[in-house]
Amino acid sequence: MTRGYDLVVIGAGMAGVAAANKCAAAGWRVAIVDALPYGGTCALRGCDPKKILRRGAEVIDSARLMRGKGIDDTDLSINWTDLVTHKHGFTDPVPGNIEVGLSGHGVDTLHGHARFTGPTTIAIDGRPCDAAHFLIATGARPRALDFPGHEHLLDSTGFMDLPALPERILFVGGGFISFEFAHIAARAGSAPVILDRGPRPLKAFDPDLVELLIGRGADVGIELWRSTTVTSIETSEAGYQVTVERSGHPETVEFDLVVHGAGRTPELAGLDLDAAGIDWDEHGVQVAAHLQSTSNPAVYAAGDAANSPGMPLTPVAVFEGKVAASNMLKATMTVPDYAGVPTAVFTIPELARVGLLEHEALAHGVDLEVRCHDTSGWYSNYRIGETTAATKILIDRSTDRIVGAHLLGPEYGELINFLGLARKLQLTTRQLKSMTAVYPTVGSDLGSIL
Ligand SMILES: Cc1cc2nc3c(=O)[nH]c(=O)nc-3n(C[C@H](O)[C@H](O)[C@H](O)COP(=O)(O)OP(=O)(O)OC[C@H]3O[C@@H](n4cnc5c(N)ncnc54)[C@H](O)[C@@H]3O)c2cc1C
Ligand SMILES: NC(=O)c1ccc[n+]([C@@H]2O[C@H](COP(=O)([O-])OP(=O)(O)OC[C@H]3O[C@@H](n4cnc5c(N)ncnc54)[C@H](O)[C@@H]3O)[C@@H](O)[C@H]2O)c1
Repeated sequence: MTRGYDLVVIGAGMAGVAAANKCAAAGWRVAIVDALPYGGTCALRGCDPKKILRRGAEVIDSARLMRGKGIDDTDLSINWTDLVTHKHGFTDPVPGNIEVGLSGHGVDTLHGHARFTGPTTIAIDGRPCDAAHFLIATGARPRALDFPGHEHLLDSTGFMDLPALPERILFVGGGFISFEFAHIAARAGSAPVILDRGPRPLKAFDPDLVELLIGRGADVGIELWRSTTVTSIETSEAGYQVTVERSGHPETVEFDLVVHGAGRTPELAGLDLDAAGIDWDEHGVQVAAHLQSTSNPAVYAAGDAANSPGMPLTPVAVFEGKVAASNMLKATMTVPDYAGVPTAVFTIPELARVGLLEHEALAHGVDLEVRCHDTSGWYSNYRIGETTAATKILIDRSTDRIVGAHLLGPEYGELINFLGLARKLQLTTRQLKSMTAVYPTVGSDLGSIL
């Protein structure tokens, strides 16, 4: 039995590493355990590698937009194998670097699958271990789908490690992952189809901007099938026979590859939470607002594994990990501040959001002023030949504060950060407009957008 830890963190991803380092720095005896190489989803299988692959697609798209404007892109193409190797140049050293960093802070780095054996005990691949506190930071995994042949779906991790990209790719689900990957695949020469069960994909984003993005996707060869469900997938000589129901009609189509983009669910399987009396459901570990388990006071949860109000995003995982750590260290009940957390779908161009959607603001009874712009003809977009860009800013007339901001355009994933800060600090649009930005940058468009 490994005894006497103040804290054992389960999961060495964004949330877990942040919490382990913070508690060790405060003098606690801390161990962290992971069943996979250290680094978690974001660094190894999510945000970071995804955006490296996207860089290849950006180069292709940027060149195409400048066709006839001084750039001849005839011979330009993505070498997928080299791009994946470039990605590995970043991801491969991550686990070692993270372990060295944790050890440097005095954290014991353990390996294996953890499961609870009692309220304050776990077994790591069968080896017992106990602690005064546990942080569950086990992340998420692709949601289980139940149609016949679902096992043929490739997950996001597998997609980013494909040795070559085939032509006909079906992305099941119209969310972040499918849109981002389809935008990469289209620039790599594939013909992607995104299928969503509902009439409107990317439901967390402004519907008007989403429609513009769908149009831009169609221009580069991305097809969208709305109100469509997969009823079965069978292997065929050439690939997969996918039977779908589109607007009530069955149809069988052949694809070379079928990818899971139908949502992710907290990774709690195999943790045996019931053995520790930890309440949970399909949305994650049940926690109070300060991230302590509602049923086992020794246990906290953070990041994708926690049923908290935070979106399953990296910055949220990091600050939840830190807040949970601080609450454990000081026995406080501090609640994470979720205000002003921006998010972006890294399509080309990117779609970004912070704060409320228009219908949410109206439902909250906000005295709403909506400021919209088609920014495609503005200097920043003219310069690079971008055809699709728009903004929608939601302002509370009574306070002059931004209640929601929605952007679609190149570099708008950076621009949204200003609006997130403005929302967090409760700045008025007048205050935000007083900022002097470097000219000409996309940031210098902010005054006109507001
Ligand atoms: C393809 C993709 C792209 C994404 N892109 C973005 C993006 O651009 N921006 C953004 O903000 N977010 C993005 N996300 C979401 C983001 O990656 C997650 O929100 C974030 O990584 C969650 O961090 P976490 O610490 O909660 O969990 P994770 O980073 O997933 O870490 C959990 C760790 O726990 C380990 N584990 C699980 N169960 C056990 C067990 N029983 N025993 C031991 N170890 C265990 C796992 O092996 C894993 O290493 C993306 C996600 C995906 C899938
Ligand atoms: N840029 C980023 O920040 C980023 C990128 C990738 C992933 N992520 C995170 O990962 C999470 C998971 O991403 P995701 O894209 O898998 O899920 P998602 O929740 O973004 O979208 C899933 C979509 O699939 C649809 N769907 C579900 N089941 C279906 C079915 N059987 N048939 C057809 N459509 C179906 C849903 O209606 C929804 O539109 C996201 O919620 C996000 O938090 C973030």
